[in-house]
Amino acid sequence: MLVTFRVKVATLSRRYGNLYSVTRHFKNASIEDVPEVSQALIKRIFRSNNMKFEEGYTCFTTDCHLCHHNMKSTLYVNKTTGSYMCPKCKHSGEWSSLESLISKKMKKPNLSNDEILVNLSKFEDDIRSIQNSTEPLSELNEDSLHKVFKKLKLPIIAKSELNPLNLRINCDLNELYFPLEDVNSEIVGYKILGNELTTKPNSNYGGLVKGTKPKSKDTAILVENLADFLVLYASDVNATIICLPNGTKNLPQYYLPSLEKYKKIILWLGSEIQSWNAAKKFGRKLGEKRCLCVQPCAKHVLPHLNPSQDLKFIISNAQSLWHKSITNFASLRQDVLSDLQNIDQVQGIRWKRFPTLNKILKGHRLGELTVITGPTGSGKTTFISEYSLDLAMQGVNTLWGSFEIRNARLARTMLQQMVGFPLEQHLEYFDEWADKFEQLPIYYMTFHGQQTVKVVMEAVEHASYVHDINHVIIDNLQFMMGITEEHKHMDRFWKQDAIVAAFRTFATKKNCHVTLVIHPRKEKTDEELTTSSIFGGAKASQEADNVLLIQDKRLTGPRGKKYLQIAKNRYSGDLGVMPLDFDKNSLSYAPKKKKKVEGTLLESVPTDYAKLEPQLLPQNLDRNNPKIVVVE
Ligand SMILES: Nc1ncnc2c1ncn2[C@@H]1O[C@H](COP(=O)(O)OP(=O)(O)OP(=O)(O)O)[C@@H](O)[C@H]1O
Repeated sequence: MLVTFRVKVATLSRRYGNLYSVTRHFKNASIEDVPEVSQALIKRIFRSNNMKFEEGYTCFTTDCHLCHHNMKSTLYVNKTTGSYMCPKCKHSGEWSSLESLISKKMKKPNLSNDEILVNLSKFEDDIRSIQNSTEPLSELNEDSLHKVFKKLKLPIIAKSELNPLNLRINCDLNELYFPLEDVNSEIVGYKILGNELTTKPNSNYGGLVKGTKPKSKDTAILVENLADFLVLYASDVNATIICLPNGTKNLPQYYLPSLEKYKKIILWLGSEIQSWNAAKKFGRKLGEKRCLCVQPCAKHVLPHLNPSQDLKFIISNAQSLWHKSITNFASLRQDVLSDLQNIDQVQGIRWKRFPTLNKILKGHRLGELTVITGPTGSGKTTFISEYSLDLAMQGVNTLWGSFEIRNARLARTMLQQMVGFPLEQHLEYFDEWADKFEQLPIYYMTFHGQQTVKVVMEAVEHASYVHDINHVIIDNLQFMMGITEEHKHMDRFWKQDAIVAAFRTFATKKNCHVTLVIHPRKEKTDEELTTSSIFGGAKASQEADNVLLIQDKRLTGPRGKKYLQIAKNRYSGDLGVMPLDFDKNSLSYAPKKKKKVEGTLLESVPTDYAKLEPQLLPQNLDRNNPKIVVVE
């Protein structure tokens, strides 16, 4: 039997790198590409077609009519995006194709252009070939097993504890294979731990590394790495232990069906700000009411760092992520304590390139709104590009809405800022750096020119859910003001206020940082900008947590400097200025002159010096001893 199934374009874009994924997803910036879907719409379509369905935490489930008649199964339909998948026949796709399948009574799969056919038997062959080239770990003796675990830096676990996990090992004994189970507990691939961590076959079937204890089927504990997974699995904790597919980076929607059956989910991720933010973000995606979180605190560490700590006690103290509309200090007390214990983390992610910004703003925090303005051509885009690149290089999932300049030009600027020298003069380095750049979690909307705020907000909400976006940049807001349907009777000030309010709500509700570039009002060039120079009513500066002004003194005098003024800072109240010395070669505003710091490489220019030709090396860098920065 030859059953065919589809792999979404998203899979391809993941394979070819993140850079193009939203660009591809929102192909040609057409509105139709962002599914117009809501829970009410999905239910209405089901009901009007007499389809029985059940509502779960994250998905609707209904019978899969795409399956071959003798392999009936459940179809999972994501409640937010409408994307569907059947674990049995492996059909998957976007809501629009499901809707048209339903209207045709699901008689035959509707293959659209953005989907490709893959042969199910090829998938089965892939699994078989992995199994043929490896052997069950249970066949190793205890001694060899311990050696393998030591080499792979895994905690030592007794062989008897490991046997139910059905791990496999390659013949060179340097790669450990963890089975990936889908929603029906069928093996759909392997997570392979060797020199690096890979997954085979590369697929979207929602397979997770899972270890189920016989007694507890309703509770799952999600961890970010295999070492934590093994420690918790071997402990006396009574729950299904699950390793997140991409750690704290993101939780793609294909994995949600596999987590649907758990009434209680406990997230135990790291104590860094990103892990903590990821726990909260994933909790919201999984349904906050069933999620608890092991909060970072000084009293405990991740399971593999101290397997002998009281794991059961720590887990029993996990806090609910669900916040009631009305609360009192007693229920906030633990959150306040946790904030105080982790004050560094609460302050946000620090820029590597802008120490002055760290001093004043303390860091980049989720849920905040930043507004930046500056005279035309003063470098707003160039600065925001570097400021967001810095964060993306630290793992912040970033979505760019560049309405003014083409995405290719923006990406080129960012690439040059990452590399630190003009690539057009050294094309031989292009592939190497482009490969590195592709690994960054940066997505671009393909909108260009005037857009309605509704269309942009839909795209932002969609990407925020699908790609776990933590930072949205809109450059610039004025491009949403030309055709704002629902506000066409308003004047431009009111229109802008409505758009700012929409982004403010989004930032707070989705705990995502939004940076808005807004042009200033027309002012005399010799006058400094102030918060009231931002175009529009007072809404933008009132709603913003941070207001950044580019002051360009070069316009008023030949020796005038350019600097960034932090004119509002809701978090700490500190205000101040950061000089913006521009380096044309690297398109960078990062400060270059640094004091001698033993043992630290120039932090502000993250270039791979070892690979650069002598003429490209910064003058003050001692190549023979690159760890020491020589001061001029
Ligand atoms: N300090 C600077 N000195 C010289 N050139 C600069 C400086 N800052 C930016 N540039 C260059 O000026 C050009 C315009 O910069 P950019 O597009 O970032 O400005 P902008 O403020 O976003 O412009 P607009 O008002 O049109 O949106 C770019 O080519 C950039 O490389």
